[in-house]
Amino acid sequence: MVKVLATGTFDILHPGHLLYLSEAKKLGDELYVIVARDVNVLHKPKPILPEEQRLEMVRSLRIVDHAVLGDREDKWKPVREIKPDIIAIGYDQHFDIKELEMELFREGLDLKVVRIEQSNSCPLCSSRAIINRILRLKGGEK
Ligand SMILES: Cc1cc2nc3c(=O)[nH]c(=O)nc-3n(C[C@H](O)[C@H](O)[C@H](O)COP(=O)(O)O)c2cc1C
Ligand SMILES: Nc1ncnc2c1ncn2[C@@H]1O[C@H](COP(=O)(O)OP(=O)(O)OP(=O)(O)O)[C@@H](O)[C@H]1O
Repeated sequence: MVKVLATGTFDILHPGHLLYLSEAKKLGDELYVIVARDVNVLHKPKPILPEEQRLEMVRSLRIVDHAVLGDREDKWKPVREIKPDIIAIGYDQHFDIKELEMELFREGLDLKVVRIEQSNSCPLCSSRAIINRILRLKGGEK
């Protein structure tokens, strides 16, 4: 049984999330997902939806076998618990594949890290693009 792990914020689900998760699932048999904690989303604007709601939505997807909230302090903790064979990183997620693999190896986790390519063009496959569109249509600021 090959376990694949995907990670992300998953704020306001959209088809880009499905493309990423379905490509990740194809790499193995079981798909695990770690949903980022609100306090750890520092690389982009704070999520609109609270972490419990983001988790509930991801967990409800048919292709997802197990979804959990990440740890607040130790991001390797859930990885140690899940023990995945492969970690799938989204095409625009801010990780260097080789560096991440080495960091995990130093943590005692010998696994493969794979980058998922962008599947096709999808203009609203980004939470920020959706939020900006709503703001534009409703007369708010970008
Ligand atoms: C292997 C791995 C483990 C992670 N573990 C956690 C964690 O325990 N807690 C957390 O808040 N974020 C964790 N993250 C980070 C988030 O899920 C992160 O937001 C995401 O990978 C970056 O994608 P995004 O651009 O969708 O936020 C982890 C990421 C990776 C790659
Ligand atoms: N066309 C696509 N093909 C494959 N993966 C995609 C596609 N569009 C989006 N994704 C992936 O879906 C995931 C979206 O998750 P994430 O939680 O980062 O939201 P986001 O909508 O990209 O957020 P933001 O717009 O705030 O950066 C990313 O990992 C991204 O790589």
